[in-house]
Amino acid sequence: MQFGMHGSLEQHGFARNTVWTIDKDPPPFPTVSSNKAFIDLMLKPSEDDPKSWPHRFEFRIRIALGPGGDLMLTSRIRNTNTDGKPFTFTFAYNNYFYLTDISEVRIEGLETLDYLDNLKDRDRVTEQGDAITFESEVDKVYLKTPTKIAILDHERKRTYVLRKDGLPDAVVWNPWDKRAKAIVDLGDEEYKHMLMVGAACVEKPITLKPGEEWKGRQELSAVPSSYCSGQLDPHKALRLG
Ligand SMILES: O=P(O)(O)OC[C@H]1O[C@H](O)[C@H](O)[C@@H](O)[C@@H]1O
Repeated sequence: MQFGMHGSLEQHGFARNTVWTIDKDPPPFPTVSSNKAFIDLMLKPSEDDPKSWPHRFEFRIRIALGPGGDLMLTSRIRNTNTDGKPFTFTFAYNNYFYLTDISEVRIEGLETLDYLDNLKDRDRVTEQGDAITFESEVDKVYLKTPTKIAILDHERKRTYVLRKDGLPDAVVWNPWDKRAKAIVDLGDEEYKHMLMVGAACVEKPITLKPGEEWKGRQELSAVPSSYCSGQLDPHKALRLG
């Protein structure tokens, strides 16, 4: 429940380092149709939570897989405090895409937007130029983005399409060569084949009063790049591809 250092907790908060449980009797979600396999994971407060987060909450993530391989992640966070106190958090899905060659990759959907630059003390900058490509370290939070973002892997002729709802921002990260050397679980050359792009809510943190619930949804699909952005139909494209 926190993106990066955008909050008072440790890097990326504690939800990613905590043991979740499987809900064996999940409630039905209206958005999930019967042809998708899904699992609900739950996170509730435990004694190990940081003292800097003295709240009761219920965090449910539904991970659903469609027949064509598309992945849907739906997070619901509810404030279950009994002391009447609201709480505030930031949120991001950190998706790591495996790509053929980062210098041949382009993102569509973030052109001309404002972003917070994590490499420059979160300065607010406006994206220049008409194509987002990569030639050095990037650590950005794009603000108020469209609900659809495409990541084009030219060499593999494959496009990853990210759709989102309830998550106005998008994070983009590649450590590039120097920082990659300092990351123990990333090989020195592996930055050439990865890019992190994720739906997020960072600029305006979410505040929930007791009893209130927030929902953030992200959907990922892969389609052949020959399908131009305006005409994407992942299900049809995957069958042909
Ligand atoms: O290595 P991690 O703690 O998982 O974080 C990986 C990266 O995530 C985000 O993109 C942050 O903005 C980066 O500053 C961070 O380096």
